[in-house]
Amino acid sequence: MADKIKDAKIIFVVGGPGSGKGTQCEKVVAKYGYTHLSSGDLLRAEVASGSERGKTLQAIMQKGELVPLDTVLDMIKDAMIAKADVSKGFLIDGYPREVKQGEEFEKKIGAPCLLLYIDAKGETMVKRLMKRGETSGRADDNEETIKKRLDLYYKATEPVITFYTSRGIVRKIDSELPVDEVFGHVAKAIDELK
Ligand SMILES: Nc1ncnc2c1ncn2[C@H]1C[C@H](O)[C@@H](COP(=O)(O)OP(=O)(O)O)O1
Ligand SMILES: [Mg+2]
Repeated sequence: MADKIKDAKIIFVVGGPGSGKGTQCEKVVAKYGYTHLSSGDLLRAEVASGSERGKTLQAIMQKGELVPLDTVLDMIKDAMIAKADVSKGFLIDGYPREVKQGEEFEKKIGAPCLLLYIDAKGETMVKRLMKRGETSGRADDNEETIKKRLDLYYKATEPVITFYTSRGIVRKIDSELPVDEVFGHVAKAIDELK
């Protein structure tokens, strides 16, 4: 079953909270028909289901912390397998959050051909998240949790970018620009994949 995924392109979409990952992924889905899997959305769906696992997850996410690696990875893998027959590509949004998560993903699923590094300034991310928080209903879009998520991003996730840069698959995208201009750069990076 994991072989079915082997031929599909795997793209990691990495960036801080509020950098614009979800926004860009939606546009990639519209243009390229890739499957968008946001680890955060998968986890929030589990929370919404009201399951026991969901309750544990909610407590962790509300604190702005990372949920156990195996939980996220299993959810991503199940979602990929469910789409394997119809998908030409997968956007893995918000994962890996730390280098170890990337290593486990490659062991269990496969190697990414591209890492889109959606880059925005800390102050920009805070501003966008506070605005998003007005309507998102997300328990973690509040000032205190935002600070923790940003700290954790710089500490745990930036090393992910360094790790994949050494492999030559990172494309840094300036996400301070208007959404459509950002997407122009994202599309260029995808078009350059063979
Ligand atoms: N290039 C851009 N310019 C202005 N606002 C942007 C933007 N990209 C995204 N946004 C807005 C949309 C959302 O309300 C908020 C966070 O975007 P998002 O796509 O939900 O981020 P992420 O998925 O990285 O957390 O910022
Ligand atoms: Mg998102």
